[in-house]
Amino acid sequence: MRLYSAAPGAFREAKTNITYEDFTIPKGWKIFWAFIGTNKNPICFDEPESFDPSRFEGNNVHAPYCYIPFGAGPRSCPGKDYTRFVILTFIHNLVTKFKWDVMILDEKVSGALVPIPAEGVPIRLYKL
Ligand code: HEM
Repeated sequence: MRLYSAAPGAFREAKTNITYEDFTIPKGWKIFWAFIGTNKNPICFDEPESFDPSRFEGNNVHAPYCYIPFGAGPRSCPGKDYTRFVILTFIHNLVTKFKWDVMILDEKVSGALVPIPAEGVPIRLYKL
């Protein structure tokens, strides 16, 4: 979800004129808030390109709004808790009940706005 966000970002509307560095976003303009801007920013995450689940463990907290795959604020994703539960249950069963091999180790990720594995991530499952 950090390296390859399922959603690329979210839209917002500027409530006031916003000046950032040499740019001004006029009040009323639509803004696309790209999650990758913080997900892969070394200010937010050390070695941002590396897959390291332990960065989310224990007291390792990231700054607010650095990791927001489900958006943030009052219009954030209402399916967030359900999705986390489904993914956790799926991963738990996958790693505790099966041995599995990824069949294409260098599979490409295609897609434009949403990352899509080019071959659908085929895996070989062996029931434990
Ligand atoms: C991996 C799964 C999912 C991801 C990454 C995801 C991501 C997002 C994101 C980024 C937004 C925009 C939030 C914002 O503007 O701040 C959103 C909105 C929304 N999501 Fe999800 N979502 C997921 C699954 C689901 C599921 C399972 C449901 C429903 C059962 C759902 C229902 C919605 C709805 C209704 C909105 C619009 C909320 C609003 O505009 O007030 N999403 N989602």
